[in-house]
Amino acid sequence: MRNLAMIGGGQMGRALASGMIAAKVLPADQITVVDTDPRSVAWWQEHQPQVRAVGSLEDVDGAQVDAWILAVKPHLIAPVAEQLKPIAQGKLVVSIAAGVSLQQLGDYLGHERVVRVMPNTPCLVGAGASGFCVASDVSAEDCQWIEKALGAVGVVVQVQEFQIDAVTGLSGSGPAYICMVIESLADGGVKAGLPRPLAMQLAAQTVMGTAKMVQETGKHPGELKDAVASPGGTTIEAISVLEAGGLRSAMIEAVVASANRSKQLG
Ligand SMILES: NC(=O)C1=CN([C@@H]2O[C@H](COP(=O)(O)OP(=O)(O)OC[C@H]3O[C@@H](n4cnc5c(N)ncnc54)[C@H](OP(=O)(O)O)[C@@H]3O)[C@@H](O)[C@H]2O)C=CC1
Ligand SMILES: O=C(O)[C@@H]1CCC=N1
Repeated sequence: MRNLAMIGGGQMGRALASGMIAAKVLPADQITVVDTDPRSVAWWQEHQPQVRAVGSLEDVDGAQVDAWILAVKPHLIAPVAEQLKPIAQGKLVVSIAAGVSLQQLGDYLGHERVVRVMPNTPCLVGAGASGFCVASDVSAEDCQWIEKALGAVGVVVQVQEFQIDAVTGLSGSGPAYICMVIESLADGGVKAGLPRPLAMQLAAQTVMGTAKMVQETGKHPGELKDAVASPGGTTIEAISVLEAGGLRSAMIEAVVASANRSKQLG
């Protein structure tokens, strides 16, 4: 893969491209970003000056592009893909839009070398979680490139298309839920008397360390939770409050609500 062009250089486009540049998947000067928002183009020029950032697809020589990433909002995929159709024939096209199916992408683009990816924002720091599925004309080499590119910025799994909405509900939207957990843990620390910066530091580290422990020990989270809760101690008091507040069912229903919304967006 030599040249990559990304249409839409907002939150997720920045996380993906900046993560790939940091991980040396592609040098910055082989990436072009097209974004119709001049403030976004200015962001790229300031923060990733070696990436070519332009305001219109007309400023890109499509013949020089080997792969396209569509990183605009889901309702803009149809017009953008139709604009791309004449210049991306036979080229690998990757969409990260929630809800937009491989069938829709193939219909808009007029070919089947298309990949649907659901990444998440921690790709920015090399700790993303992405799921992807592919249409019929995607080659084994294309899949290897996708795994290399997304694998460089986190964990990547290939899934069946019917599972992508669930991936969206869990890991695609998940960073927002975890940020709410971190923010509310910090609020609790402040309520209990800690200064805000210290509370935030402890909250983020607790989430990061616990996730690392789940991954590295391979132990069930229930077992790790039990190891924290001493009989008659502090933790079981807190667990009792969380159970009464419906933490588990709220998380489960949040994931399902996001997955259902992903289905609707298509
Ligand atoms: N944010 C996230 O955590 C995740 C997002 N996604 C998916 O990524 C996609 C992008 O989301 P996100 O990055 O949050 O969105 P953003 O709005 O942050 O970024 C999209 C950018 O594309 C610009 N844009 C709009 N129309 C065009 C066009 N025709 N050509 C080029 N650029 C255009 C937008 O400008 P303007 O603002 O002026 O419209 C904006 O700057 C969505 O489809 C979403 O479902 C997937 C996983 C996670
Ligand atoms: O909220 C959204 O629609 C996008 C998709 C997954 C994360 N953000």
